[in-house]
Amino acid sequence: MDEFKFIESITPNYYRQSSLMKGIGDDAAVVRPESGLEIVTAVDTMVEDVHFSLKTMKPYHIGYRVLGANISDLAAMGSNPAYYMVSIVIPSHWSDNQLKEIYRGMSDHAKKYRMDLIGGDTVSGNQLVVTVTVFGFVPNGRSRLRSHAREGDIVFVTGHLGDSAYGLHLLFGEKYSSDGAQYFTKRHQLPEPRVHFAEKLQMLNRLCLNDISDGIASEANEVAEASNVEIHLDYHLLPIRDELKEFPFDQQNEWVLSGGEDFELIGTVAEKDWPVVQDAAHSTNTKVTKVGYVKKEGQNSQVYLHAQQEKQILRKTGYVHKQ
Ligand SMILES: Nc1ncnc2c1ncn2[C@@H]1O[C@H](COP(=O)(O)OP(=O)(O)O)[C@@H](O)[C@H]1O
Ligand SMILES: Cc1ncc(C[n+]2csc(CCOP(=O)(O)OP(=O)(O)O)c2C)c(N)n1
Ligand SMILES: [Mg+2]
Ligand SMILES: [Mg+2]
Ligand SMILES: [Mg+2]
Repeated sequence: MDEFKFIESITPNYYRQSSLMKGIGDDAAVVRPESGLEIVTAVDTMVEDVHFSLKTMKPYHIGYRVLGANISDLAAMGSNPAYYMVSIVIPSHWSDNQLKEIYRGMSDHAKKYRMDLIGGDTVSGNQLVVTVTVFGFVPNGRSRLRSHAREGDIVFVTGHLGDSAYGLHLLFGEKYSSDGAQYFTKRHQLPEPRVHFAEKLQMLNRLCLNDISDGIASEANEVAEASNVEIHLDYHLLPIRDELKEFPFDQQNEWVLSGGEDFELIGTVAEKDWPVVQDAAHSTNTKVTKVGYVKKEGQNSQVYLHAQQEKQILRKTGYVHKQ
């Protein structure tokens, strides 16, 4: 299929968002935000053999997950997802049907949040690369910045940690036929970002959120650095599935602390606002766990991990791309 036929095949028949003035089909898309809202935007790329391989993902999963990784950044800012744009580099050996499946994965995920595909770019190349840019809206001043953690805050995480990394381990090992294993492979292939939970917290004046794409060790350090605070985490409080606990401690640690791609949220909130977080968790059916607290401001911005009466510095050990 040539570039123009391809674009025609992925152009939506209708748009859901009322702020859209012009979608696909001109030099650029045009959006008119409602007054009182700020635009939140993020971009993330997925590259074959770095973020997925056809051994670990079907084309549908690639689409579902690349948009999911982006939606997760919108959730981590406390915003409501609205639009996405897709830039794709297509090698000649990818079939029309495989490409259609990538777009079906994105479109199914977009539907959950009433998002519209409003543009993109199509080029041929040697390796499949999908880059998605997302746009969301947040009430003025309510973006959930990494710099918003304060002394005395409770530190919490949503869901379970390490599921996605364990799922990837199972996919590489081809030991994933049992029902139990499928829960983990699905967590890797079809992540569900915490949009509704974060939206429910929009009434809070101050809240710090970061999504866990590179592992909690990395994301907690990002919060500590941006807020200039110390973060203390208790290993025994971290939400870890029993299946992971059956593995040697080092292996378990690696998945839980540095595995990444869980697309859960880590947050900090004033103790007085903790019940609001618990209510949001309850009403959106989200597991939320208190895992630590924020100490001293203006000192060293370290993260400490407490386990068995010992305190260790938790370094930024997550996934790092090397240039
Ligand atoms: N190549 C780049 N050019 C400009 N900004 C970048 C680039 N790569 C990353 N950033 C910015 O650096 C910050 C951290 O990026 P990243 O670690 O990828 O965040 P996340 O894990 O939330 O996706 C973000 O503000 C992102 O927009
Ligand atoms: C085939 C394959 N190998 C390795 C991984 C593991 N992996 C790849 S990227 C990544 C970290 C997250 O990706 P990144 O591009 O850093 O996302 P961001 O932090 O920008 O959201 C991890 C854990 C994978 N998902 N698939
Ligand atoms: Mg990124
Ligand atoms: Mg992020
Ligand atoms: Mg990263």
